[in-house]
Amino acid sequence: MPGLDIRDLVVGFPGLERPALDIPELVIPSGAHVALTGPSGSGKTTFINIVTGLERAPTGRVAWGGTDIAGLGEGARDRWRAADVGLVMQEFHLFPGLSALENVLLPQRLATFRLPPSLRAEANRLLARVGIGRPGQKVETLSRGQMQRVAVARALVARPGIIVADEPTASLDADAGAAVAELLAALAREVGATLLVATHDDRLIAGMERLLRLESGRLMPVASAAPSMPVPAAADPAA
Ligand SMILES: Nc1ncnc2c1ncn2[C@@H]1O[C@H](COP(=O)(O)OP(=O)(O)OP(=O)(O)O)[C@@H](O)[C@H]1O
Repeated sequence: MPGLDIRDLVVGFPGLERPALDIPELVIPSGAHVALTGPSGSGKTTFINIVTGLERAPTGRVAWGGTDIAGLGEGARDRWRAADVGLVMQEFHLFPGLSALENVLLPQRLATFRLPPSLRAEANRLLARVGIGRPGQKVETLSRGQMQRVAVARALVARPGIIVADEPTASLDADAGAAVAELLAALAREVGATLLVATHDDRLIAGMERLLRLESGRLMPVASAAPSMPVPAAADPAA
């Protein structure tokens, strides 16, 4: 499970006076569970897009376990992400008409010529683990909390070393959100993945080992959720 090492990352957009992201240094150790928070417009989505390779970093280094994705072209970043990253988004992006099991397997079916039988077994195991009792149920008939749990199973089925979730509980009620928050942390721990979650959800933040706070594109030093863990290196906001 790779850790993240960012150096000299500056991301700007046309028309913006200041960079949307300006991170001189950030180190997230392998296997850490990290929450990313900050006010609207502070750069959270930009950060998620850069560290998952959805967008290319225009400057600096964004290295996961020695692979600097800032140096990869779009196709290589797509292949890296498919192999190494499990993504859970606020909207579940499930395909109606397909069952929970078919949804979990769909990305693998599209990516591999022939689906290994072990993946189907892993999909069924994960669906049971996230509390989906009827894997053959069509996803449009599931509750929103169940839909997000299917999306969590889909993100984890290929055993990625990195799990990135963008506001995964934002569209759920408190109970469903709490269930998804607990599952994400527990499953990441089970597979030893590095977990990065952008969220405003206090319960989700409380379950993480570290908290990163963005303000106007810069990382603010904040107290760690677990005092025994060191706060990651972050830019001095006064610099
Ligand atoms: N493609 C773009 N072109 C121009 N400006 C952009 C673009 N994408 C983001 N921005 C700007 O960059 C800044 C950071 O945006 P970003 O979406 O990363 O913030 P956020 O913290 O995710 O906000 P929210 O919590 O509201 O989703 C904002 O000022 C936004 O308007």
